[in-house]
Amino acid sequence: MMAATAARSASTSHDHALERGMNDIDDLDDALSLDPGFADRFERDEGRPPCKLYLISPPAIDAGFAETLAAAIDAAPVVAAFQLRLKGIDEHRIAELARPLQAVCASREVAFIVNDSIGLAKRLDADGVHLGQEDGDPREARQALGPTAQIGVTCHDSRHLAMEAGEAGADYVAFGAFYETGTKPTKHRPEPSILGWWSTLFELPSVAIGGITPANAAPLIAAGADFLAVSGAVWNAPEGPAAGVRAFAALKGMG
Ligand SMILES: Cc1ncc(COP(=O)(O)OP(=O)(O)O)c(N)n1
Ligand SMILES: Cc1nc(C(=O)O)sc1CCOP(=O)(O)O
Ligand SMILES: [Mg+2]
Repeated sequence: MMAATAARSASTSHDHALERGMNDIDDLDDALSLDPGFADRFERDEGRPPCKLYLISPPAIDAGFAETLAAAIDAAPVVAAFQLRLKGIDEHRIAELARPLQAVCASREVAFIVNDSIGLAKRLDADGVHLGQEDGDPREARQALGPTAQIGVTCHDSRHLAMEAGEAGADYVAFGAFYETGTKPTKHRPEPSILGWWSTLFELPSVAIGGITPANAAPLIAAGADFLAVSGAVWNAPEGPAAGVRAFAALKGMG
């Protein structure tokens, strides 16, 4: 009995050491600095579709927001997805607010993505879910939501997290925050070159997020972002959200 316990604990500590070693090797992905010119050494894939907008909801909305969302989407044929991101609100209330927004998106072929909650995405029969590193496993989301669900994963500034998300079956990887943002506190600040590195090596789409405006988006599009995820620069645009969307649509590489 004692011997069995000792053997079990020896093998557990061996497993832990092995796991630690593997993590150290994994962390090398990010510890080795990325050559900012990495992507320049390869031919660009000219067949890649133009960059699209991925709208993130304002932090708080009311029943009138459906009309605002419709006007923003209709402003230019550049919006591919909308994410409902409401924090600190009861899930039943989020579900109530979601229904008309989901209808707006469905009638315009814009993907309706739920933030944070696999359960809510399932309950709403949403087109997908966005998962942060603490929001659940993409495999669990796939199991719950099925093969056609769009599953996105936050990867901050980490090449390692992005490859891990790809292996776990994510449909897109999100890097950010590229710029300072008032929408939420952020602690990671990737360089645009991570988008070039990603798009050179992988076909899985990338999303750039964090403080993106029509004035600072160009390097992200040029580096190879497939989507720009934007909240403040659209909903708080001085001339209104429709004008905000049009300003993004006018940028080179958007379409
Ligand atoms: C497209 C997209 N990218 C990143 C995030 C951030 O997700 P997360 O890290 O879980 O933070 P919260 O949004 O939950 O505050 C996102 N929501 N969407
Ligand atoms: C929701 C979110 N996630 C981020 C990340 O870095 O993971 S930055 C961010 C805020 C996006 O809103 P805005 O366009 O107003 O900056
Ligand atoms: Mg989250």
